[in-house]
Amino acid sequence: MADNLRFDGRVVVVTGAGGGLGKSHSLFFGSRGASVVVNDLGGSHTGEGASSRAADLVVDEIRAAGGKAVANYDSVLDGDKIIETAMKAFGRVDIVINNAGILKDVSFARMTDQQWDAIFSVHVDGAYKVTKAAWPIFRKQKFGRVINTTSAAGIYGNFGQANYSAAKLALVGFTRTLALEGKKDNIHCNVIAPIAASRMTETVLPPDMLASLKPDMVTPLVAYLCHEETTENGSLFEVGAGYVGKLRWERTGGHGFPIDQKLLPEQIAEKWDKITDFEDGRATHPDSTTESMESIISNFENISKSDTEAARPNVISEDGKVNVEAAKALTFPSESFSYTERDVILYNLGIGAKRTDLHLVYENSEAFTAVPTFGVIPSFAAMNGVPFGEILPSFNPMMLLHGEQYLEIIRPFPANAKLTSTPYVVDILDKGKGCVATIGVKTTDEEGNDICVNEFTMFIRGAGNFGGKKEGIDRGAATAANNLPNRKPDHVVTEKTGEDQAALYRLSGDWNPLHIDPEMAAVGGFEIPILHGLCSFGIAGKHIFNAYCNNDPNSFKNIKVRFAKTVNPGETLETSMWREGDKVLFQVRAIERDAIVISNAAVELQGEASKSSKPKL
Ligand SMILES: CCCCCCC[C@@H](O)CC(=O)SCCNC(=O)CCNC(=O)[C@H](O)C(C)(C)COP(=O)(O)OP(=O)(O)OC[C@H]1O[C@@H](n2cnc3c(N)ncnc32)[C@H](O)[C@@H]1OP(=O)(O)O
Repeated sequence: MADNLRFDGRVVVVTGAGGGLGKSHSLFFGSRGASVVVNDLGGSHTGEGASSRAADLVVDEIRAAGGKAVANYDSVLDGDKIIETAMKAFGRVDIVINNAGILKDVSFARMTDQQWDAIFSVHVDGAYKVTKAAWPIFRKQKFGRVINTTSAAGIYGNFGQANYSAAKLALVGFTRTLALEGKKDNIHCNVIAPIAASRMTETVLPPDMLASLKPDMVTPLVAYLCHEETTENGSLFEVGAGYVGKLRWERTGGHGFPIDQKLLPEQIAEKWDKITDFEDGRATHPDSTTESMESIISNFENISKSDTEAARPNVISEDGKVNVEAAKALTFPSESFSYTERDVILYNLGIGAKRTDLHLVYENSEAFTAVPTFGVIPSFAAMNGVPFGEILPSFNPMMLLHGEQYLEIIRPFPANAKLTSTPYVVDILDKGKGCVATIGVKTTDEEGNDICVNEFTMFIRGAGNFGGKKEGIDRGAATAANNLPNRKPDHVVTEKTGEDQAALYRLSGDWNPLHIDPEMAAVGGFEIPILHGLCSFGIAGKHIFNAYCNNDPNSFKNIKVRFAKTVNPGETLETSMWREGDKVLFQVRAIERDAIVISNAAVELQGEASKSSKPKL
């Protein structure tokens, strides 16, 4: 294999480089074109004494092989001096390998404060001091690589090494935080738990094993992680005797207790098997504090059942099966929603109305109206109030995506009104990759007249495979496939969404952090907060309303869409429309990505609008 991972022009600082792993790292980097600062105090493996000899010998060896190296004899606690040596000799520093370490093994019962402190001082404070001195240089040059050296003793614990284990695991946390902070400046930090024969392992391993544990079986991983083309960041590896493997955390699915009741140790005891079960298919591998928070956040909705609720049949059985008929029989509280012209204007602005669209943004305009898709707004809070955790398996709000929307308008929306919305379960499907749940909401006015019906279908990624049915029932327009005719669209409208579109749309009642908070969006697996499905729905609805409805708010009988792909705020949406009888079939494309984001969609027209088939241009 060609040795094309070169380090020409790079300057590497290796601490504790007089022997063992540090020497192996230094020789290797020296042989691949890097200039090396070989740091070693020259002390014994327990930290006593100091001499320049060990570092000098390694420098001589690198130079003899044609490489560039200088020695440094400072303590790692004088990290700035070590970095200064690099700057004086080579004018830069690119890679820091915190390798220096000592042992003071003794059982915890006999450990002295001095033995505890000495270990922390060299391993933790030393790594801190050297890295801290290099950090501003890394940030300025937008490049840096840090390798910290932990140990299996830190990860798993080891008899007689309480001081060393604690210090070594500290380096894992240190590395992971530096990885997060350094990422934007192209500073990558990783941590290795090597096992190699060295002065330190001599005290704990038998001689025949030591023979097979060569430091040069560890160094290639260090070199790979430090190369400019390697993107790995914040990771922990175990390496030795030719084996290289990556470690991660694993957490059980656990158990969520109601948050509004006192938690007793007896309840913990009762659920202990579930809390500690890694094999029930619910275990996860959280990789960040945000991911770690996921389960805690999803438990925020875990409110204890009222007496009436407690009398409800259990929708989800112990083994995670969903009884859909029992879910359909549940009743949920109604929500009232009062609105004025102000709410209508805010909604219209949220779906991209311009200040010149007076019929949408000016309450004194004779033609002032809500775009008919406003019909989703009064029902949203009622839908959102459904205790999803009670009716859906493995419910995780950050994995929820709005999948489809159906809105049927029964009576036109008054300009001001107080409406009441009542949710119910329509269906729960098992699509393998995800769970698809449809919540219906009926909205009535103060006289009890039906105003509209909504069906919100959500797609919860990763919550499928619970043994439920795959296909739902035919619900007419609500489930129509709305396949497009095989001809060019009759009418096409494009509209660039605003960068702040989601921030504006959320003021109409969908406060889901997925659309505003980058950290929450990241939990859902998105690079940036995405646009609300109902915002794209409103934008497309507005295009059809403007084209086919002559500003008659009573012209939509119903509208149905499937959210086929996510939309990022700022993208340009192109709505293509095909008139077929009373229907306007349509699809929406995000032009920049050439992605269909709304599919299987149609508006069924009624009244005057259903008679004239020509779009208003
Ligand atoms: C109660 C409702 C609450 C709503 C509250 C709303 C809160 C809001 O704040 C949340 C939002 O607005 S999220 C933003 C809007 N939504 C989106 O961006 C989703 C975009 N869609 C996707 O990414 C994919 O379609 C995706 C990921 C959803 C599916 O894609 P894939 O995994 O590739 O699925 P695929 O292999 O194509 O199909 C698998 C089966 O699932 C069905 N299906 C696909 N897309 C669906 C969708 N959008 N809605 C419903 N069902 C869908 C397929 O038909 C398929 O089923 P089958 O195997 O039976 O054919």
